[in-house]
Amino acid sequence: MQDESRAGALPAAEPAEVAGLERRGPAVAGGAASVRCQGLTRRFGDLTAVDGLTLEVREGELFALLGPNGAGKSTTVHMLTTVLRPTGGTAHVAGFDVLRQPREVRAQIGVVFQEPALDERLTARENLEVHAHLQGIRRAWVRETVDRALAWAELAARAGQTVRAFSGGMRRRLELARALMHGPRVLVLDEPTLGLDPQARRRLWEQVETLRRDGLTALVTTHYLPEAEACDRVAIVDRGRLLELGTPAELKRRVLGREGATLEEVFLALTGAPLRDEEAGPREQILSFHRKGGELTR
Ligand SMILES: Nc1ncnc2c1ncn2[C@@H]1O[C@H](COP(=O)(O)OP(=O)(O)OP(=O)(O)O)[C@@H](O)[C@H]1O
Repeated sequence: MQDESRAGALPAAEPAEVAGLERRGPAVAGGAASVRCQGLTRRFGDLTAVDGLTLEVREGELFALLGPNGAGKSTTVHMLTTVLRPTGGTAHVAGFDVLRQPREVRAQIGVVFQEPALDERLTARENLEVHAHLQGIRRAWVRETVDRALAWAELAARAGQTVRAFSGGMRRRLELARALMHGPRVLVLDEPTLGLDPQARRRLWEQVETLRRDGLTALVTTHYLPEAEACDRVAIVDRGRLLELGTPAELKRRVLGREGATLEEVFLALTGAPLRDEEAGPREQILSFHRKGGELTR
């Protein structure tokens, strides 16, 4: 269910609402669904990348889609964020239908895609300004909105530098702040810590935790087990299918009969295959190769 005052239009973020942050708190008490997929399916020719996915992410929840490379996580994110049309089933974000109400969905959702999406030739401030205009934030509010986003990302001192000079951690923080500028209710992060060193990874994760405490709903795709362990609930997916869904403790109890196990063991028991980093695709391998001085320096 959505707050009526925010429904129906591209966001007109008010200064008090921007950059993440003080506002919010669940719009609906009692864990209403922020994201609802019903039989969600996406085919690419003969390949079914997402195969009848049915799940709900509750308001204010930190929810992980956990699965190996190629499981269909990014495809799911692309459908939820209206980038890709489902070939079957339905999906709703904050009560809006991704197919019939894409504009409303985009107003309610903030996204950090797996692929870096900053313009390296622009400064941090310019990157945010472009996005503010694209998001329909009123001209009179752009300056304050961008200032707050930069401060939130702890990049105010670097606002005038081109992104080319930024480390992987800084880029990710900037992308996260950008995703929040229009005051979305739901944040979707597709492998947000991919290619980051442990310190940058931890920092980003702390920011996600803070946002969650502020009432934001967060859906995170990952194949890093410690990140999934930190989530309220985890959906384990493989080959486009949902295998199990529950809190980490529930999954371990249900699948293995003991809570002392790891999610890796749960995955292994479900699929007979480990959830390995070695299965990383070429991009992950390239990113690993280019890691330097602790952070990604591409
Ligand atoms: N545009 C596309 N055209 C054809 N096949 C695609 C396309 N996008 C994804 N796929 C295929 O769909 C399957 C699911 O891919 P997807 O990227 O959603 O998985 P993932 O779980 O996000 O993995 P990764 O972490 O590697 O991105 C893979 O087999 C992939 O090759």
